[in-house]
Amino acid sequence: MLRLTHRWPGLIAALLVIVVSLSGAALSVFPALDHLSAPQASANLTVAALTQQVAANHPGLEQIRRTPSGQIEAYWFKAGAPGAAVIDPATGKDAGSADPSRVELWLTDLHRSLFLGNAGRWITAAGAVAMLVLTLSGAALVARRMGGWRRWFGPTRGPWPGRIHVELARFAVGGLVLSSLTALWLTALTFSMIPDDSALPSFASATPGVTALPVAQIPILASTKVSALEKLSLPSPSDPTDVYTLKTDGGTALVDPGTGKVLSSATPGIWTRISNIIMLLHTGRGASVLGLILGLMALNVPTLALTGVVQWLAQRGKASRIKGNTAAGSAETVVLVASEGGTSWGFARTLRDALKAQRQGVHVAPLSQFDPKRYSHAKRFIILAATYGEGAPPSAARGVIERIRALPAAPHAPLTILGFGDRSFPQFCGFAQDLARAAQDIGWPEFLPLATVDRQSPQDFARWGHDLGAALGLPLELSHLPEVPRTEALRLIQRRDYGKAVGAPTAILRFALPPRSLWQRLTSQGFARFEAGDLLGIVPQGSTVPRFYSLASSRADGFIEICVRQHEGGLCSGQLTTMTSGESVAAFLRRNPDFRPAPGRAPVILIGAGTGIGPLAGFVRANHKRRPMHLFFGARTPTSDLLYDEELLNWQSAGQLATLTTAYSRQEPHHYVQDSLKINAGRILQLLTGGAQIMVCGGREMAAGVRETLAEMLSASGQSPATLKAEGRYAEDVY
Ligand SMILES: Cc1cc2nc3c(=O)[nH]c(=O)nc-3n(C[C@H](O)[C@H](O)[C@H](O)COP(=O)(O)O)c2cc1C
Repeated sequence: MLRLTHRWPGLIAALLVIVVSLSGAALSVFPALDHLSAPQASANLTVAALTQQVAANHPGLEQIRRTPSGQIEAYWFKAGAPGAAVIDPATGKDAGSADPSRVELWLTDLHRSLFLGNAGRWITAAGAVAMLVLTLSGAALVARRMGGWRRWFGPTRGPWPGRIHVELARFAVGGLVLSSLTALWLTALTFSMIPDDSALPSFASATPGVTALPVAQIPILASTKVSALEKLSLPSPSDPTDVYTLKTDGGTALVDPGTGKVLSSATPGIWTRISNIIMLLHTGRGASVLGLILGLMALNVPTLALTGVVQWLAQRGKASRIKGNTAAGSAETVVLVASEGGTSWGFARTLRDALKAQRQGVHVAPLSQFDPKRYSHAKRFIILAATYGEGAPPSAARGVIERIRALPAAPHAPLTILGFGDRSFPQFCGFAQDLARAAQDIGWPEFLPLATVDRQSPQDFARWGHDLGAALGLPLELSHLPEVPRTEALRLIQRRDYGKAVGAPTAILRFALPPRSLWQRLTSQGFARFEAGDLLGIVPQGSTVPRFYSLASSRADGFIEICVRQHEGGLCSGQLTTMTSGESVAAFLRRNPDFRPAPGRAPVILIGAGTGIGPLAGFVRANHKRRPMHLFFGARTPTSDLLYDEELLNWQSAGQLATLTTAYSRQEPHHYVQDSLKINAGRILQLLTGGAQIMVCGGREMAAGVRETLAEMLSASGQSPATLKAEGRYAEDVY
């Protein structure tokens, strides 16, 4: 619902909102220019002194005005013709033209009414409503994406259109709410929908037959400072009953030119005072710095619109996979999907088709859109949930557990959860389990216990299908063949071989970057953007199941690099390690944003063994800011499988790698990387006290050994790998 509230006003009103915000941003410059260019009155200058000086230069003086930017303007009538000028208050002489700039007038007309008069004012008011709805729903979406309002300024992840959209929205949201609310008030003011309590003083006329006093002898003009002046109208020389009309920020007074007495006065009411403040907030006239800040915020609107549309188009691509949905409000079975790589959607489709064949109304939707109110006829919920980065949810489903826990009441329709994961990860189906716990805690009834699918196994899925069928009393056959991901051909351009001498053939393989389409650039899809630590999925010949390798390079390096060890009988590793330059392999990119050095300058302790060096080498290669990176690297012997041997020395002398500690298992003194950690315990503890982050990459056994060693080392300090992980300071990439 929230997403729809954001999307449709955004798409419909995008152009209008862009025109209004850009013209508003351009107009915000004028108060600042006026303020800088207008000669300002000294703090002690009185209205009487100013009037005397100006009248000496312009005998037919009729009016003096002070704009909110502090510019003094004089208007006179001389030899039957009106004249006007900006006045230098220090001399009373002319300092420029008082005519507003043509550009400013044009922009004001565009901004207020699109050159369409009153009809245009209503249209721009509709634009302000759209902007308000967009900003408020957008703010709620940002909070949801970040996992709560408290994490408003947390790091953003995902493809660039989404990240730019969120970064700009976080900066601009306050200003856009202020600008749209104040615009609505000003529209209401224009159409007399705000009570008028500006309170004009009651009519008064000058005492007849008394000669006008010199201005300096009129007490109220001699005591009022120019800084408080809004407008002074002088009595007409041809009308003996005419009076001075003095308007200041405190009200309006009519003054007898003969006696100098205030004949009547009035102060503005609360509505007028509020309107004045709102005018100041909206136009920046009188608060030019605020005006510029609001203008800067409004400048973000076109980029927000563009990145919003790109995201919408990219999402439409995904949504098209769930065509043939029963409407949310009438479906009996609601299938909610949390997926990162997209394969769980294929399973959802198979499930939907099988249920539909049994005449069930099925609605399939992303779990991120979960809102029990939408599903008024639901008899059951089925959640298909993949797990990422050490038991975490896919990025689109962040914050869902918090939303489930915050539900006012558990949904009546019961639930079952099917987790998608990979048993080689320590937190197998961790997110699905967290979901199940949250559901249990809020008392959401379960109609089938949590089940799991390992590595997209069709057998696991079919087994669960039988259980589901039995629970529903339906003969359900779920036969699903996982789709082969869309791949691109990567051409090998370089290989370096290691490890043959110790019976562990390993290669560093470097591939050329494939060409990027414009769409890939816009949406950051495919190899348009990747970092070291992301995953290269390779579909070997003779199989449809991809194997994943951690990337040792980022897009900025200009190539795609991985480290591969040949496993006995390994289909994929066998094909990769026997490739020659010029040959190609079918590959795709899978992001792994949780395995990255945290932003900042804190030290990073990199721990890896064997091919686990790959992403760690990528981090060091990208360490152009030379933050302290300390590498602990385990190999068999220094001459056989010390991957990146040359680069490691070069990076050390370039300052990209602070220290390198190696451990060799096939050479005296037979050390594993855990042993080097123990030997260097003092240094590691010191680095951790300084806020260091630990990143581990390698086989499961090594990772478990490292965790154990670190747990022992940290026990005295009350810390553990688990507490560090909770602080975002311990990350593993394990295979
Ligand atoms: C970077 C990455 C991290 C993963 N982390 C885990 C994990 O911690 N636990 C787990 O059980 N599965 C993990 N998996 C496996 C996925 O959950 C599994 O492949 C799932 O079927 C993917 O579904 P999807 O394509 O719909 O996102 C991970 C996969 C990748 C690529």
